[in-house]
Amino acid sequence: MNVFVINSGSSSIKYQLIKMPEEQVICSGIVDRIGQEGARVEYKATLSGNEIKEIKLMPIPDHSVGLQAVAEFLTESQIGVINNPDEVEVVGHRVVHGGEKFASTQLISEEAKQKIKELFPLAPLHNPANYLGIEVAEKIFKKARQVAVFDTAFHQTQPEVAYRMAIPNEFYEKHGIRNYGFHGTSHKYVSERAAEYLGKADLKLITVHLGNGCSMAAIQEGNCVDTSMGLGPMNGLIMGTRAGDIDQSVIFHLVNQLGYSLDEVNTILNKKSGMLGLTGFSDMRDIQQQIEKGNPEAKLAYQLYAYRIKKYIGSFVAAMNGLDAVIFTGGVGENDRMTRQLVCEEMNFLGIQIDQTKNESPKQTVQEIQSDDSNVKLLVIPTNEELEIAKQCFGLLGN
Ligand SMILES: Nc1ncnc2c1ncn2[C@@H]1O[C@H](COP(=O)(O)OP(=O)(O)O)[C@@H](O)[C@H]1O
Ligand SMILES: CC(=O)OP(=O)(O)O
Ligand SMILES: [Mg+2]
Repeated sequence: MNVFVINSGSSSIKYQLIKMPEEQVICSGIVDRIGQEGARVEYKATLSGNEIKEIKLMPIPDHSVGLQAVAEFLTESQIGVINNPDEVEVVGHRVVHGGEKFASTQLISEEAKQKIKELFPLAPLHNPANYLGIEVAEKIFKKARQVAVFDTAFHQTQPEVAYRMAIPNEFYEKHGIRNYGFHGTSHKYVSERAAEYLGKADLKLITVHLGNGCSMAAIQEGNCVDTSMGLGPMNGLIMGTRAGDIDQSVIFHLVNQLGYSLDEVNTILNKKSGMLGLTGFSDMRDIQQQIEKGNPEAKLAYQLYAYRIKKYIGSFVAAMNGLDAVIFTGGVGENDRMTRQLVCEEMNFLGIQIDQTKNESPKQTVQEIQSDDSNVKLLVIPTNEELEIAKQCFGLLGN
């Protein structure tokens, strides 16, 4: 079964064509900087044993143009991997917010699309782009079945004590206001790899997903029991451009005392805060460079970023009454030695001790970075949301 996986972001589309159940990646790539200067389509494929990589710079005003350009690469006579878009049997979409309606992977119907649309206000940076990805894919891959895999689904096992908020009951009962949690596909994928690696299922795990968006999950025997994100993907950890946890009074102060509109506050907290707000840069590689240049703001921002993760580790250990392993993943978690070091140092009370040398440059698919006397395993595991989405699609439609 050929599954074309689409991970639509606000300004990018990551994609992979995966043959299931062999898990063979036929091609992959990204459409970057949609609607901006310097837009480009990247395409990688293996043809008769040779790896090829093509980059096409072109104006990409919207997702439709971007996905069309990908379809042209897929079917190109020299470097294409299929003859016709109709050879794609299933398109798997990452959809960030599934609310309480969707606890599992869904075949996309008009009704499902309507529900995804109703959830726009809860994930304004993500769901509109995911929805657009579905609409465009339906036009290009006309014969394919379209499937939605929700970031929120994995977190639906949280107990009420973790997902309810202490606000009047009617807001939950009538309007579904509760903690949902995100990046579930990634938390699920890396926690399953960890369980396989450690050779048992009865585990208390904390997964730390650090990409542009960042979140953590407490996972007991494979089920999520708590997570750092809530109603929308804004709270919890400090992120590239999002503040994470702040005192709610800040919002009222910005509106009532400083005269900002609610829309402006939303933009500030979603797009201008986090590492960007603290340093002027949202990309960790830029911030590392600033630290090397001796920029004190960059140093402080790193400390804040790691301190927040430490606090969540402490609270999740308390929630699970124990801990077997912490797993780092996502662009920062996989690549940024300094973040892992800052998070894990001075955590010996909780049985966490990092080995500086092992932490230098993880090379294995699953790399242990704890010291020999650490009670808790510290693992670096690359995430693969696209593969997990393809697996979910195969699980739903494979037989
Ligand atoms: N070698 C590296 N060192 C530090 N950070 C890195 C490195 N490579 C990537 N990153 C960081 O990873 C983040 C993006 O992670 P990624 O998981 O790709 O994000 P997303 O999927 O949310 O777009 C960026 O902040 C980037 O700086
Ligand atoms: C939910 C979320 O924050 O996703 P991303 O990290 O892709 O922005
Ligand atoms: Mg991501």
